[in-house]
Amino acid sequence: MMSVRERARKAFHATRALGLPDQEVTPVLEHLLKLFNNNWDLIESEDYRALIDAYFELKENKGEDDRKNVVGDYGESSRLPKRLCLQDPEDQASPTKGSARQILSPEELGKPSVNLQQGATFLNKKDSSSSGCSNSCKKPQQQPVTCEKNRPLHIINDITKGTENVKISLVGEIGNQELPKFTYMRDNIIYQDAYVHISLARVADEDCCSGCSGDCLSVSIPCACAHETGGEFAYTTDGQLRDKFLKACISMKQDPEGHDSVYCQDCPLERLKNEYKPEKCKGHLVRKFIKECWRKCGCNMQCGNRVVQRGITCKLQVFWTREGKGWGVKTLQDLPKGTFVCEYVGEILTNTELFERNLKGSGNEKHTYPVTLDADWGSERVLKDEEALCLDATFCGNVARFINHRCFDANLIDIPVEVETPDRHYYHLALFTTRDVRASEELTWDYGIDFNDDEHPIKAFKCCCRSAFCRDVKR
Ligand SMILES: C[S@@+](CC[C@H](N)C(=O)[O-])C[C@H]1O[C@@H](n2cnc3c(N)ncnc32)[C@H](O)[C@@H]1O
Repeated sequence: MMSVRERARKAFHATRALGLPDQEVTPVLEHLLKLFNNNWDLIESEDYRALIDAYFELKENKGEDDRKNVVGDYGESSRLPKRLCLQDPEDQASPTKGSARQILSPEELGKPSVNLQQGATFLNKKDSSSSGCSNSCKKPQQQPVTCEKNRPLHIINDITKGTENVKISLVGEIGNQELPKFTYMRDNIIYQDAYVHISLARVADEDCCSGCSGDCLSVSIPCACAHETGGEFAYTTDGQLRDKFLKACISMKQDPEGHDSVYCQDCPLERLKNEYKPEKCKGHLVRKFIKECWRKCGCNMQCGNRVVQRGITCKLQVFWTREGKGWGVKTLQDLPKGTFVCEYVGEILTNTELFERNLKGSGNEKHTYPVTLDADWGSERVLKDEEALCLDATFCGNVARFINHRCFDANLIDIPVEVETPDRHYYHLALFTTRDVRASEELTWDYGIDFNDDEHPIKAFKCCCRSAFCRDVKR
């Protein structure tokens, strides 16, 4: 049996690894211990998840409370969650753990209360009985949890349902917030008509490094896979993007007019706007691509040129933003510049399918997550409809579907990554940090929206990014 001192030492060890100062963690730990009747198991479970979540939630609330001058330090009057409403999708499978309406206080249960919910398909409508709901909506609905004094929290332990290398929690106050409804997917998936031809036969010998072994970054001469990035790998041996490569990508994103664009003979986007009389292509930026080693390569899975395909490794959390942007994503650890955070995952749709989806969508149903995969449009031939693709994470996607937009100076950048297909009408879209990002900062990327393009098939939102360079000038 470990002593209390030893347990506390281990807890601080875990929080220090996230850069959290002991003096700020101490009152949170004390309060949680009181709340959990000194049940250390609840604090230690899942790598101190309850402690870390409570810390960040309190920090955020404290900032807000300081502004309102209502609540002081982490004292009795703070909003430390008296009832943590853990929503673990896995728990749903066990009938012995209670029904969707069962809300027990930690005092009653001897552990954080469980507000059960269906799988990783979440609710996003206040009235989920309305049309357009998936099957899961027919299941008993989650009831708002009322707590006498303190604002209760939604805490979903792992929105990924175990599909990622790391758990990703969701934290938000129960109130007017709508829980998102979608199916978590680790990888892109074809919706229906998209043409994505993956076959080893299409990977030419000169497009892979079958002669390599081990880690391609450990040898002095870059292998064939580095050709795409000018004979140098895009990654350093530490797994971050090389400064030069990142700088070039940022410069293109921030100053598209100073960089090359290609123009389609027959632009799929213009075709969508007006099928019979499409306007001339407005141009697509020639983007820098990363090419990762893959199956036909001789290196191993730990090769330094396989970063995106290994998946998420950062500690992330979905949280409710305070600026009117809805849910957002923050990092729970410091991230050095050039770190891979996650891929933007969604259904692979043709542009026509996306257009039709938008037409079919009811007034309430916003399709707010499409990203056009146009990084190579116009560079070769006229794209067939089934080759003009986009990713839509409205119904199926990963954590990136929660990352909000920030004009110009976002802390993430999207970079096209070629993994299993040599042709570039399909590629992965990976998000990397543009600078050092501190633990608890919100992660944002510039969606590249032209807020003045009233003809764009996807209507832009009113931007609340608060960047000094916000492009939504109407605001
Ligand atoms: C990819 S989603 C991001 C997650 C979203 N906030 C949510 O709650 O699901 C994009 C949507 O988030 C909202 N959003 C993202 N960035 C925003 C910003 N800077 N200002 C206002 N709304 C924003 C818009 O509604 C947009 O359509």
